[in-house]
Amino acid sequence: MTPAARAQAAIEILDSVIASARDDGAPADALVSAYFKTRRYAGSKDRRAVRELVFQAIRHAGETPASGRAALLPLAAELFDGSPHGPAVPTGGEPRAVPGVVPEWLVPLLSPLVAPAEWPALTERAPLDLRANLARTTRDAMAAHFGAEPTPLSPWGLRLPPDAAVSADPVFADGLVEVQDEGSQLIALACEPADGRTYVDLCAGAGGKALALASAAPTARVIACDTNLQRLRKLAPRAERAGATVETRLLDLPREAEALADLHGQADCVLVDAPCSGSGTWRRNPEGRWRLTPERLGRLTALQARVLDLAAPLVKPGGTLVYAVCSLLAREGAQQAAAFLSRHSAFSPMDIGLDVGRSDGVGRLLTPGHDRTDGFFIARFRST
Ligand SMILES: C[S@@+](CC[C@H](N)C(=O)[O-])C[C@H]1O[C@@H](n2cnc3c(N)ncnc32)[C@H](O)[C@@H]1O
Repeated sequence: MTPAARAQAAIEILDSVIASARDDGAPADALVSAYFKTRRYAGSKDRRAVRELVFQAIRHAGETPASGRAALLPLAAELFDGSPHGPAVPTGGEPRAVPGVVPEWLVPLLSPLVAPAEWPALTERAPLDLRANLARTTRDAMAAHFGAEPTPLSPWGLRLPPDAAVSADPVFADGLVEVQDEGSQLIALACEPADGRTYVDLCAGAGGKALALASAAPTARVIACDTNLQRLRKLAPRAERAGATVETRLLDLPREAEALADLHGQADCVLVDAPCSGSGTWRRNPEGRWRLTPERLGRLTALQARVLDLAAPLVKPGGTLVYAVCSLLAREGAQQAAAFLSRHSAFSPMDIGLDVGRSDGVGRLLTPGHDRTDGFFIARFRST
């Protein structure tokens, strides 16, 4: 492909990224892969170059661009040369994406800790963090194997460059490591994994945190729940790889409480890793900024409150509830945690037990700029 043809491919993909963000569809990564599935003529260099153009354009624009052309034009105007298979020469008044990080409407909703000086880090490429599976190996052994740095905050973590190829490594297939951002590892640590205890991971998805708990406490009972069968199904092969034992439980919306009835008052710790805006993970999914709308955010915050209310009765007296979101928005973090406490007088706030991030309301906030992790709000409550 010529450089101009690559630019045209990037424009077409960017058009689908913009449409997908509007319709809450597939992520950009999946759209890039899907585009090339039907274009076998493109070689690996072409694919890499096009992908790079697409992600550069997404990272560049805080507000949704008018089109794929508008997204790419400010970054690669010289490729809009009208050559065969390339983009047409731009007209004078054509729209161009404006550089930015945080969409205007979200600025007042950010936690006050996320000052503008930190914004560039929100969309910078993230490193690749691994979690060493201490049930099977040591962090030192895996650091030596990968030539990786230990992460500074999690005792399980290793840090590699963004492009490191890990999934093809035999130690990955053997379950000695998992890919997991250091911030996510800290959420599992805030649950204080210990053998013999019972943990309910209420929003387990594909089980990232449930697996971390089961690896750290092999004889603990870990129950991973979710309403999404596709995500939950991914957990079993991961648990097998890790040699971890995790029970799974599919919850039926809106009757989740029925499926949880036998767990009332049983859990030493319930983790609510709630569905959220993902504003803490823009460095991995920068198009997430174009996906969020006030209506979607309203639905998410209502769902977070609902899942927290489902979680509360599962905690045994003296047990804990850990609430986490990969969000930097106060409504999903500090305000959501405060609202939970105002609805549940049997719970009181407690420190998350880790000296990480910064204090934000009753919880702590980790940010890419301050902590070099994805952005997370984490709070912990004790049941009396
Ligand atoms: C942030 S993700 C969880 C990520 C996961 N804990 C991990 O470490 O990979 C939030 C999850 O909440 C699930 N969810 C949404 N509504 C739910 C509900 N009412 N009850 C339980 N889980 C729900 C979603 O399907 C999604 O998998």
